[in-house]
Amino acid sequence: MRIQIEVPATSANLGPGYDSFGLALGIFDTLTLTIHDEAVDPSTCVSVTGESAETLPTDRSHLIMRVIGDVLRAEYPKTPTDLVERLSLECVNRIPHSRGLGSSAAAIVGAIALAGEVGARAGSERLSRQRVLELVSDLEGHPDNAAPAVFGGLTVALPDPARSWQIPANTVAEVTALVPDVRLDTHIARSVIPASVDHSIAAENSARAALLVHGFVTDASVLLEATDERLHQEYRRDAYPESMALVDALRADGLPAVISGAGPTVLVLAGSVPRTLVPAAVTLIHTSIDLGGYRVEQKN
Ligand SMILES: Nc1ncnc2c1ncn2[C@@H]1O[C@H](COP(=O)(O)OP(=O)(O)OP(=O)(O)O)[C@@H](O)[C@H]1O
Ligand SMILES: N[C@@H](CCO)C(=O)O
Repeated sequence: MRIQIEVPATSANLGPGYDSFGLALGIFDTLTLTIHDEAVDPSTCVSVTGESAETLPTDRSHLIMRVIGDVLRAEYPKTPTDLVERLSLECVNRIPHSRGLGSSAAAIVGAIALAGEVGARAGSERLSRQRVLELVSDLEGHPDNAAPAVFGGLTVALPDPARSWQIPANTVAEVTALVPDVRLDTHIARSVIPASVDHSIAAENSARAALLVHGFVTDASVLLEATDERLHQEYRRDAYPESMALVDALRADGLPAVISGAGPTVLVLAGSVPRTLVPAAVTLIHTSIDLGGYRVEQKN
């Protein structure tokens, strides 16, 4: 039996929505899980094409295989013990890694959803999307990338317990991701965020977050002002100086540009960006907002 899942890339923060706002993008990883009748070779049970194919493991230490096994054991304790030994996984990776486009959240969402499908096909109840969100947040710590990967569209999320709400993105259908050829580990980007900020910064950020919602729902003309944030990007400037220079240049040109997630990708809330403003080493991806979150397809 084969189960295929597509999981979207996501862009977290969107300026003032640090650790809470997220947007699902039309860039998908495809994961195909096969349940065999016999045990498969554990050293080659995963195949990867595309992003990081040369470096990711092909055995059960692969992130997605590990999470599938953990979720089956925790959520479906009656699963036959040999089932994990009979699984193989094909990954077609299109989401760039360590660029602020939610690749790790997508991988974990995909793994949990696949485990839920395996459980459902074995006669148990399928994991609800809400349960998938809670499990990803337990593993990742903050649900901002997980919520749009699970539900699609523009989401605002709260942790402990993880919950999220979809906000209609009426005014924005197309966005542009500007992806540098350098990586930034999310843990490093988080290590430079201060433990506290001045009350006036927090108050201004609340206003801009509310304005961002107004911008997406009703009036795109406020998006430039709404995305001028103070909570995280400036603190991280030294971690992604070229990206901040690009954000500054695009904003000076009137475009609502932000750092995507923990960076270094820059997200522009517009379908086109003048190529002349973008350094040659940066890849431009024009894409739409994904509205559905992960999708499951059963093969034979
Ligand atoms: N599809 C995948 N398969 C296996 N491992 C993955 C996959 N996607 C991400 N990872 C792991 O997660 C790491 C990237 O995680 P990291 O949190 O640094 O970046 P990100 O999720 O791409 O960005 P962000 O959280 O800022 O949006 C990769 O180096 C890899 O170890
Ligand atoms: N909100 C997170 C997104 C990355 O996972 C951050 O900016 O660190």
